[in-house]
Amino acid sequence: MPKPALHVAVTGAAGQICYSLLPRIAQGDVFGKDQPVVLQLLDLPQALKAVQGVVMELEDCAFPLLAGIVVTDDPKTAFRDIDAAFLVGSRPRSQGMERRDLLSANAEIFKVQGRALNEAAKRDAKVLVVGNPANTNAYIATRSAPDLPLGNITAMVRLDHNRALAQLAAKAGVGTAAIDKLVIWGNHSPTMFADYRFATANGRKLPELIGDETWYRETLIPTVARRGTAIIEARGSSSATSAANAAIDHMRDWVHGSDGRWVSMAVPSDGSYGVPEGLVSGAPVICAGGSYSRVTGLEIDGFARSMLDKTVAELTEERDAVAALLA
Ligand SMILES: NC(=O)c1ccc[n+]([C@@H]2O[C@H](COP(=O)([O-])OP(=O)(O)OC[C@H]3O[C@@H](n4cnc5c(N)ncnc54)[C@H](O)[C@@H]3O)[C@@H](O)[C@H]2O)c1
Ligand SMILES: O=C(O)C[C@H](O)C(=O)O
Repeated sequence: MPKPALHVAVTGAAGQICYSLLPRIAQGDVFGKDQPVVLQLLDLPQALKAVQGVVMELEDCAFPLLAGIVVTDDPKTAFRDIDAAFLVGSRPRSQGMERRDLLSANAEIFKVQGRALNEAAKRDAKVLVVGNPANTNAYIATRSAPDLPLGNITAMVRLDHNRALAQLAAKAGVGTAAIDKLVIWGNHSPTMFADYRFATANGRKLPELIGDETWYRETLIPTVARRGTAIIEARGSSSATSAANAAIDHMRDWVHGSDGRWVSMAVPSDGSYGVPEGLVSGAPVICAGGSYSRVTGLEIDGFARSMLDKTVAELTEERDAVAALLA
């Protein structure tokens, strides 16, 4: 007897991230290899023809777990009774644009979609915001969806986490799976803080294994921080496959658990680590039983404090910049 299908909304369905994301959801990479899904796809009216093309391709994959597809330009229809949502749809950054340029372009979208989630989604729906500026878009959605549990609206810093993991693993000469306890704090932006102070590799302390604090501070942190820009410069458009992969990692761990390992999720702050309550900020969490809990009590030394303060200041500025929209 097959399980009842989960209903999963995905916005920006005609876009490049979704072109990588949708087939992986449909083949069970997020919700499980025995879990049917109905995809509820949202995009703008002018993009619906392209979405139909994506739908034809999904049909042609004959995925056994794909139990149905809804295509719409109406957020409430897309979010009706959903169990999970990937909010990808928004304008991406092009060459020469900084993330802050996206704030005004995309803030309104997340107000409208937050309200629609509030009205139509299941009360325990898990929401992941990918569209940039992801943290502040998620903050807007939390403020616009007061009837959903605050902690169920999250944003993606998993791409930064995976980028740091890959660079650190290469430097330490270990596989990425060997590394645990890496943290991405703050905003998904060049101010994010990739913190390897607690990280281990095969049980050894990673900073000791690498033994090069200068490389960590002057190469690793800026490389991860500027990776999105480097990809835009090289590809001519922003990261897509790696962004979709990170979205899958984020939601899969949230749903199925992280086996005691630390993962980085941007979640509404509870005020800990000096991050003002409510800001959606990257933090270390452990996922289990369909929810996540923050890793608490970590020491924040002088360097970490200065890095955290910088990224939190940016999040605070972004929050203040959208205050009028939410009034
Ligand atoms: N958080 C991250 O780590 C991360 C990584 C990569 C990209 N991104 C962001 O993800 C977003 C999508 O990137 P992409 O490369 O897929 O862009 P894209 O331009 O290829 O696709 C965006 C899609 O969103 C649709 N869209 C726009 N406004 C919409 C709305 N109001 N409702 C529904 N759909 C809407 C567009 O029509 C388009 O189909 C961008 O904001 C990008 O910056 C985030
Ligand atoms: O940097 C961008 O604008 C795209 C994305 O957020 C990324 O990190 O690749």
